Amino acid sequence: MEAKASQNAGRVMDGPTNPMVTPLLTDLYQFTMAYAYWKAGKHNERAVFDLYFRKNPFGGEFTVFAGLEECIKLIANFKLTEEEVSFIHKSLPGSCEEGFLNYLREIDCSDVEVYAISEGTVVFPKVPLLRLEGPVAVVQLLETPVLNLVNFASLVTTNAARHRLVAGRPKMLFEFGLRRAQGPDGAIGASKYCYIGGFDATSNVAAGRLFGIPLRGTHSHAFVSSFMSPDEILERSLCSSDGSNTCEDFVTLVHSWLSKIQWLKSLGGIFGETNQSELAAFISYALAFPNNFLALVDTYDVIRSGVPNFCAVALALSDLGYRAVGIRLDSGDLAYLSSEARKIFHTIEKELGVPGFGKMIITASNDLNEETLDALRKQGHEVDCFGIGTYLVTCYAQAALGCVFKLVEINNQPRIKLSEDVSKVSIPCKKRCYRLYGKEGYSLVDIMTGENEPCPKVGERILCRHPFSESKRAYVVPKRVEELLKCYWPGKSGKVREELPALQDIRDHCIKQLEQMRPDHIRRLNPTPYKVSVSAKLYDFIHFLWLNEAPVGELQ
Ligand SMILES: Nc1ncnc2c1ncn2[C@@H]1O[C@H](COP(=O)(O)OP(=O)(O)OP(=O)(O)O)[C@@H](O)[C@H]1O
Ligand SMILES: O=P(O)(O)OC[C@H]1O[C@H](OP(=O)(O)OP(=O)(O)O)[C@H](O)[C@@H]1O
Ligand SMILES: O=C(O)c1cccnc1
Ligand SMILES: [Mg+2]
Repeated sequence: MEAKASQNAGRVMDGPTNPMVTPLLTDLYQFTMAYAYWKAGKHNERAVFDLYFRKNPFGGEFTVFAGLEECIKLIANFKLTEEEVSFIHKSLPGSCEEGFLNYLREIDCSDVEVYAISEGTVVFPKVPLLRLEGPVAVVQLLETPVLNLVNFASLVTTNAARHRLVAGRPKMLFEFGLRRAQGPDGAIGASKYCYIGGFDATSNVAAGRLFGIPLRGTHSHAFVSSFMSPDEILERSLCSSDGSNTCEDFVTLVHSWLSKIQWLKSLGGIFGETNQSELAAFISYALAFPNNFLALVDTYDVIRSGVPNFCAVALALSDLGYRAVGIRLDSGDLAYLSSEARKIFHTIEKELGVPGFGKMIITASNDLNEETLDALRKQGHEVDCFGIGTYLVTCYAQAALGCVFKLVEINNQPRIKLSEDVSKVSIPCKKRCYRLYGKEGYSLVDIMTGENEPCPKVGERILCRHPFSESKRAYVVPKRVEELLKCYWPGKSGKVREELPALQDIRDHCIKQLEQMRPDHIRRLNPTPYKVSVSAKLYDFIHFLWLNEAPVGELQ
């Protein structure tokens, strides 16, 4: 993909991954408002907006923030082309003055400041993930694309993290969703963000190239069913792994192993004739990839055909010094079939004296999701790797995260948005946000304060108040204080810009964050809500402003 590049502090920053992310990837009303701001002479008023969500997704009590790097790349490259300006001209009502077009030609984000929580951090409702400050018209143009870049990214990262938590750390998780994702951008985004959320690899080759995500894959049913019989295999020789000898007829060697295992007493005659077209497919695959032999064993019958055929080919490979990788199960009861397959592998290891045969990797796929992973774990299973597609990448369990972008200050005047629904009342002011940690090392509470309030200090008691509920408050003596919002785009302010970390570092950060969460916040069933609070001063100010802005009703 062609990426636009911008110059900042002597460094070139690539444009967003998707070249469709341009200043036009916004709602029309952002341009109409920009015009009205301009016409009113307000366009350069300095505004502060917070981007946050109100409710954690998937019935959980945590979210993982992602999408920041793409936002910064958009902001770094934010410049309308002449062609884009003339399109806006055509799209706005005819009364739009020429001077506005000149204004549009000039704008960029050199006067915008972006503070953000680092990508891959576990985050909670109401706390700003991003704070954008700058000329009101410009920041409004950014509202829609920035929301677009954060909403799905954070949702799918959270989904991946939830799959990771339920699968357990030692399991390998592969993202197999490309064919089912919401178009190309949904797919590329899902591959990137599932990796951040703790997946180990993707099947998506383009994502592998773009982001360096490890690529993994097995083979398909079509490959297995495309073979009719072992007679189709013309080139039957296979050189041993050390090159010292060549087996001239690998097919016959496989057959001899198949007869041996067929009569193994300890397998109790669990299979008779296996499917020979399936065997032909496995042999061909082994001849193509003797070092990476992995077989999809459920095309005909897992226990009566697929697994024995796999074992025969794996044993023949072992004769020649190769070690087979394992099997993939793509249907049926994955707990039962994986356990049965494991028993067969152990039996072969023991009876035929093939070291390591019992440890063949069992991969499972087929409409997996959090629930099925949870059910499998409770039942007990022998799966080592899960390949997950549709439910993961489409975020089947929840369609959107619902991040919003709200004005909190203009020209140094705090602003509030009221609502009948208290959870929708915005928290005014340009704020600082901290995470306070307790003596056990877990984070206890997030607290928002006004910009100029003193920062909470280790060992000093601070009152943390629920932003809207008067009775909910707690004193906290933090053992550690972490400031959450850091400067990722300093504009003209001259502040130091946080570097954008490498994808791998974002992923490591995310995994570490989840490991450090108190278990009751991240459990699947009835998780405990994490506390998000404001300082006493901010609490008083919110309620002062609230009373100030809310008209007093009159009862007739
Ligand atoms: N032990 C298990 N416990 C709970 N759910 C399971 C278990 N094993 C498999 N599943 C899930 O049950 C569902 C099985 O789906 P379905 O019955 O449509 O497929 P199948 O008949 O196994 O395979 P296919 O139709 O693809 O040949 C899948 O979502 C799968 O992930
Ligand atoms: O099941 P998902 O989580 O979406 O994961 C990926 C699936 O995609 C492939 O088959 P596909 O679904 O194309 O065909 P099939 O299931 O009908 O065999 C693969 O065999 C998996 O089953
Ligand atoms: O490699 C696989 O096994 C795979 C890849 C994508 C979708 N289903 C399976
Ligand atoms: Mg399927």
